[in-house]
Amino acid sequence: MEKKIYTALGLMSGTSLDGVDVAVIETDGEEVFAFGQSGCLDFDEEIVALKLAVKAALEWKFSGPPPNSLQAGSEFTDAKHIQAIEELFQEHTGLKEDVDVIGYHGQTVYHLPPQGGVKGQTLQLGSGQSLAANFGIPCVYDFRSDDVRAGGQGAPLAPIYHQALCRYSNLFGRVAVVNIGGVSNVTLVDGEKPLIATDCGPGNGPLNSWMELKGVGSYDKDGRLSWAGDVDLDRVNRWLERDFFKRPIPRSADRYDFDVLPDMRDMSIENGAATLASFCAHAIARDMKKYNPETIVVCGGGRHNPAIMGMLDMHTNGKVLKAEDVGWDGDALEAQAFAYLAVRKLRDLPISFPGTTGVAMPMTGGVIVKP
Ligand SMILES: Nc1ncnc2c1ncn2[C@@H]1O[C@H](COP(=O)(O)OP(=O)(O)OP(=O)(O)O)[C@@H](O)[C@H]1O
Ligand SMILES: CC(=O)N[C@H]1[C@@H]2OC[C@@H](O2)[C@@H](O)[C@@H]1O[C@H](C)C(=O)O
Repeated sequence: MEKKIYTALGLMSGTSLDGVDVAVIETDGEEVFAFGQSGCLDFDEEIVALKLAVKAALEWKFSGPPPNSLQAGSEFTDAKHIQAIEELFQEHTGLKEDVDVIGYHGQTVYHLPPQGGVKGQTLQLGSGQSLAANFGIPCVYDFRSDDVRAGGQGAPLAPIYHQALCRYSNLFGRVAVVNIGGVSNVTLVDGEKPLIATDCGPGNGPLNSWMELKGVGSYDKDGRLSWAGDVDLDRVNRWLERDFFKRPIPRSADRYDFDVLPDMRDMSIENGAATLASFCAHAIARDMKKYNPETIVVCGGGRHNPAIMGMLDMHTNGKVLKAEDVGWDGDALEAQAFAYLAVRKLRDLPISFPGTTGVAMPMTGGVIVKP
């Protein structure tokens, strides 16, 4: 039987809370055949509903009745994702008619990994029903809950897409695909060998918080401050002693798991930024060390920070490349991943694996909503 090739639209609003990425790919859920249109809707000051939801979720920790602000956060999430899709459809006439399925990650507001035999919990705001009804297109959402219910970490989920991308681009040998978003994660691809993946630790999250705390913007644009400062390696080594880093891989993180700012009160802005960039690079390098990848492809916003990229190069043996160097779109890649995962769900193909989330058996995940 001939396999159907889907035009799939994926959506990602990451832990940095800076906007919605939307991207289209052509795929049968196994191979990637083509990259399609992509776009980004930046969040503006209206984001307050989402910030309140994240704050409330951090205090709630899945204990007792859910806070009311989650409903407002969920409505905001749906509205912004609908707007992001509408803008893409307006820009590209005929695209709406072509899209077969939407993969909607939603907004993670809290992620609690499994611990000591107790299953984890994870919450992504947003309802697939809203998107399916709004566009009259089937939507797959809530990708992480099945894995978590089965005892997995619930993250990372992009690894199977990373492997498909390596096939698409004929990247052979030991390849590490690194994402540096709010949190950082890595997938180790070695042809069709079982995938190994994990969240590594902080991405840009603590650095963004540091910039906000110091009143110098929401992120370190082009790594100017990280580049200008001196790294306090003792501090980095101390932070790397924290419990998160003692957990075996695969492990997953919440964006707020790396709150080292209280330990930085005596630091200058530049030295603090350099030290946080080093914390990020060390966390990634140590998870890859054992696998000694020959090629390291970096996606996510952190690839724009030359201090992080330089330190990653310094602490690894492989060749460090940006996603664009191998023909990928480092901003759209996570949204593409959820387009791919949506098609895998439609085809009942696994999206998480023992080596990527620690789940006992490969399994599919997500909820399908028909319009
Ligand atoms: N030009 C730049 N210079 C330095 N850093 C940048 C630049 N552009 C983006 N970033 C960093 O990248 C972050 C956004 O990265 P990205 O969009 O990959 O994160 P995310 O998808 O929200 O997070 P996650 O992958 O953890 O869910 C910004 O908050 C900023 O810290
Ligand atoms: C719980 C959650 O939303 N995790 C995100 C986050 O952002 C990066 C890292 O932490 C990764 O584990 C995951 O996203 C990517 C897309 C993933 O699942 O592969």
